[in-house]
Amino acid sequence: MKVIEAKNITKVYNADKVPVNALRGVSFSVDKGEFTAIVGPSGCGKSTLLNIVGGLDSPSEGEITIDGKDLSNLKENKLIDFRLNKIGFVFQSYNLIPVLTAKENISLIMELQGLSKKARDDRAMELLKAVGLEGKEHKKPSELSGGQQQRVAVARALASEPSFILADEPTANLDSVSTNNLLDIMAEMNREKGTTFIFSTHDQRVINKARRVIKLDDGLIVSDDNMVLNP
Ligand SMILES: Nc1ncnc2c1ncn2[C@@H]1O[C@H](COP(=O)(O)OP(=O)(O)OP(=O)(O)O)[C@@H](O)[C@H]1O
Repeated sequence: MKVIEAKNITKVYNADKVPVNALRGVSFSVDKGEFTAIVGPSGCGKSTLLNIVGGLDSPSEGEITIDGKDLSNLKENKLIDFRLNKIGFVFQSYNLIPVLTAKENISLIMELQGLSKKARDDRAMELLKAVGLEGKEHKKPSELSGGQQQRVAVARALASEPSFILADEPTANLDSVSTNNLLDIMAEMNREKGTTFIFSTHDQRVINKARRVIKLDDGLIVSDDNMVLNP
């Protein structure tokens, strides 16, 4: 089943001054259960593409369909709902809410979805366990390491049971031990639960773990390869 279909996406910034053609006609689709990296040099359009796929920004031209729904037809409040329920986001700077504990950060999205307190607590604890943070539920982000904060961010992204997770350079601020740890957790969730991950990265260690690598250069897809991985 296709979760994402992008058709001929273009993005022009500053269209009325000095235009920047960040994306120049990008088409691809992603099936359920993929573990896909978007790679390419700085400025090639990775973040722009992820923002458009996530409905955080709109394309200048082209069509983006998520779970069969054309995003351009959604009004702003419907789009917010759609993002909340369908897409999990992980950013390079973690973006956790500083005054909330790890458990509260994970629970918030489920509260917005209207889940009962018991259901939220159970699922938050289950997710904390899945990312190896059992016992840290009452810690605030400032009391956690970068790697632990990013694992909370992954748990938070999964809390709403989204169709897929978008991660924009999730390991950019992590040391190599935390990078490996986070990747192992993501890969395990992908293998065990079939969670679909799409992440952008510069990091060769992260690229090595991907099952599909889409390479962008200057706003265009220049290669799209399925990898043969060692078990
Ligand atoms: N809000 C904006 N206004 C104008 N130009 C922008 C804006 N955002 C991005 N750009 C330009 O669009 C191009 C693509 O940027 P984008 O951030 O998508 O690249 P990237 O591949 O994610 O880069 P990096 O790896 O450095 O994060 C770049 O030339 C960038 O300068």
